[in-house]
Amino acid sequence: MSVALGTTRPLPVRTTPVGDPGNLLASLPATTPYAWIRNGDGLVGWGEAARVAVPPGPGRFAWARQWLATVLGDAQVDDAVRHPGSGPVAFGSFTFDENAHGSVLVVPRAVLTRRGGRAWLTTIGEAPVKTFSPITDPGRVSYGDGSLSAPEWERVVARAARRIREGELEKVVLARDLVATAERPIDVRLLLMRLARRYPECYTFSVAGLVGATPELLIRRTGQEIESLVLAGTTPRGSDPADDFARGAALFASPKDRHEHECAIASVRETLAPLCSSLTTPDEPELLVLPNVQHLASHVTGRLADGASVLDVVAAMHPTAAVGGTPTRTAIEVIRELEGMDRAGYAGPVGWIDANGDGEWGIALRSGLVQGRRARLFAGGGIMGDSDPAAELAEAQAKFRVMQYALEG
Ligand SMILES: C=C(O[C@H]1C=CC=C(C(=O)O)[C@@H]1O)C(=O)O
Repeated sequence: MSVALGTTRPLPVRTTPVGDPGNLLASLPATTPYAWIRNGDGLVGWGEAARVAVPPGPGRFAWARQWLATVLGDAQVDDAVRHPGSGPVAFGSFTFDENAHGSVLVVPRAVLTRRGGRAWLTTIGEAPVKTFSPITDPGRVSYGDGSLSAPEWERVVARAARRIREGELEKVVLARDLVATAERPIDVRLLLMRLARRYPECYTFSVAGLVGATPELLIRRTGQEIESLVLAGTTPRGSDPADDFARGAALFASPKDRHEHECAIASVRETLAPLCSSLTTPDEPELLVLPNVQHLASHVTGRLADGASVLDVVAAMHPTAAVGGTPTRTAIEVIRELEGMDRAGYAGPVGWIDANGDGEWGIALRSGLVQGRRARLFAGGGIMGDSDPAAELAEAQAKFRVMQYALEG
C-alpha cells in the first residue's frame, strides 16, 4: 500500500461545487489520468493520495473493501455537495482472473465530477499542481499478434465449440490480444477524447494504464437502487442501412445468440437475486447499436435488501457469463487452458466507489493496457457449440476497432 499523504494521518478531503467545467477530459494532466465518462458526464481524477495493489486470491474484493473502509472511512471530510460521487472517491481495476496480479485501487488527489446537472471538485490535501502539457499524437501505429495468431485462435475456438457439443460446458467466452506499437509515447488523454466522442453511449475509462470504452455496465449503485446492462450476442454493423437492419434482425432471431444472451442474463439474475428485495429482468433483449457492432442487451434493475456496497455487488457478480461462461468454474478453467494469455484487467471490473458505497463499475471490454509506446489490445466473444470460428474472429476484429480508432483516429 502507498498512501502519499502518510499512512497514519486521515486524508483531509474537501468537496466544493464548481461551475460547468465543459469537457471533463480537457482538465486532465498527462500523468496518472483517471476517467469514467458517459455522454459527457462522469468523473476525472489526477494525482494519487492513496494507492494499493490488491493481492490476488478469492478474498481480493473483501480485502479491497477493508482497505477502502480504512482509507475512506477515516478521512476528514468537508463535503458541501453530499451527492453520490462527492467526498473521497477511489477508482479501481480488478484483473479478470482472481489469481492474477494487477488489481489496483487509487484515491486521486483531485476528482472533478459532473452528474445530474451539477459539478463539483474534490481535493485531498493541497490541490495538486497540474502541469499542463499539450496532447501529443503517437504517430503511426503498427500491430502484431499477441499470444495467438488469428488462425491459431480460430483453432482454439473450434476446440472450445467441440467441448461444448460434447457436454463439458454450455458456453465459454474466449479472447485474444494484439500488440500495438506506436512511433511515439501514447498520450492516454488523446485516446480518451477520441473514445468519448465516438462512443458517447459507452463508458470511457482510464485506470492505471487500462483504457477503453465499454458498453457493458456491470453494476451501478445509487443508495439502495442498482442497475446493470447485460450484453451478449453480437453482429458487426452492416455496409449500408438495409444490410445493417438485416444483420440486426438476424441477430435478434438467432438461436445461438439468444442462448448466449440467456446464459449471461441467468448468471446476473442468480447472483443478484439473493442480494435484492426486488429485481427486474426483461423477458426479451433489445438491440444496442454501436458504431462498430450491434449487441443483444438487457437492462436489469433492482433494490438492494441491505447495505451492500457497490464493491460487494461486484464481488458477487464477477465473472458474469458475458465474459466467463456457463457454468462459471468450468468456463474459467477452459479459458485458462485454451487462451494462453493473461487477460490482465481486460474483462475485469473497472470503475469507481465513494465512501458511502455508491459507485459505477463496468466490465473492461473494448480496452487496452497502455504503457509508453505500446498497448496490448483485447477482444473476444461468447463461444457456443455451433460457433463458427471465422465468424467469431470477424466479431473480435470488429471489437478491436474501438481501440484501433482510439490509437489512430
Ligand atoms: C468479450 C467481449 O464481449 C462480450 C460482451 C458483449 C458481447 C459479447 C458477445 O457477443 O460475444 C461478449 O460476451 C469483448 O468485447 O471482448
